Amino acid sequence: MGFEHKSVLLNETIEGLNIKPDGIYVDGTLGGGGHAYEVCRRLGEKGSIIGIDQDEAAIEAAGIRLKDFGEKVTIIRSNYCDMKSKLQEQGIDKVDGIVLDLGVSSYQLDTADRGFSYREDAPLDMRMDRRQKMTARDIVNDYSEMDLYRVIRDYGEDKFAKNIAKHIVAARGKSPIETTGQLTEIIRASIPMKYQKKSGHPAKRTFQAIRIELNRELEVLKNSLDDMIEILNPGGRLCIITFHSLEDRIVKSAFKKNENPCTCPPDFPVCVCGNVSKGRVVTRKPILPSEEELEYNSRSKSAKLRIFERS
Ligand SMILES: C[S@@+](CC[C@H](N)C(=O)[O-])C[C@H]1O[C@@H](n2cnc3c(N)ncnc32)[C@H](O)[C@@H]1O
Repeated sequence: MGFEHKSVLLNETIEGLNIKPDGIYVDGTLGGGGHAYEVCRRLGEKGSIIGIDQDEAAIEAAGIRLKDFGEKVTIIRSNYCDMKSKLQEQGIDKVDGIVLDLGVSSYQLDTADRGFSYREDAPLDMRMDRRQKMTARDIVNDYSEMDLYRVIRDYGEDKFAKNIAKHIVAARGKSPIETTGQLTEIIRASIPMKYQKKSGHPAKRTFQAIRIELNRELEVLKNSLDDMIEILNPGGRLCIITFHSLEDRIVKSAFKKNENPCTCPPDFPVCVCGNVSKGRVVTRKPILPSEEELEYNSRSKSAKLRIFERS
């Protein structure tokens, strides 16, 4: 199976990066290399890009996609939370732009044995980085009912979270839940029939929630944003595409804090806290996919692009 993935908000992101032909760029979620390819096309002789992904299948696919750009491209298998140290290992302290296109690729979703999809029956896996020991199976079989409820409620925003957690715990009491198919059936049985038709596939929210928990997606994002802003050169831009309201909230608030980090009470005549602005938020409101993109790529439906520029 080829690496099929339609890049989301591609033109908007490339435009937002304001690419300098001789600049150094980072794609922290390389995937199939769709965004990176368009960056490469705009680079001059001295320009370069470092592509990072924690998934070996993405690394391989991007390597093939970007091979014609030769030494302009360096690909590193890593979590983007280690971007700063990985760049330092390459002798790079500052860069001119960073892209993050969060979540999973269509390739990961569509490859049955990765265990991300409720449409296929496969072992419960969902690891983006298969070097990691813990899988979705561990969450489903070992988390307490309370923790399952919290994960499904917070990350899946599923109003039947309590019932789903209860059904999971009851089912695994009989025998361990091993496959995506088993989990899908348990979720189906937890949601009243009349709601199942209303809001997409009944298992969609729970699968998303378990994936976010397993891959620590929100924690990693939250802990990485300040570092990424720190390593930008003046004028350098950080472009982030999110797919979940909690992700978007994290990005929005980190951008705001970096634009105006002052912690002085509002009635202080002058700033005494000493916190200096790191730059400006370019996108007061997030950039959303066009009607055309929504029609062509349903995965873009929940996408939001926010951009920060370093001063
Ligand atoms: C939506 S896809 C990116 C697609 C890419 N922009 C393209 O156009 O082909 C997201 C990719 O980010 C990777 N990823 C997600 N979180 C990551 C993290 N914390 N560190 C490194 N890679 C991550 C996933 O493995 C996946 O390959």
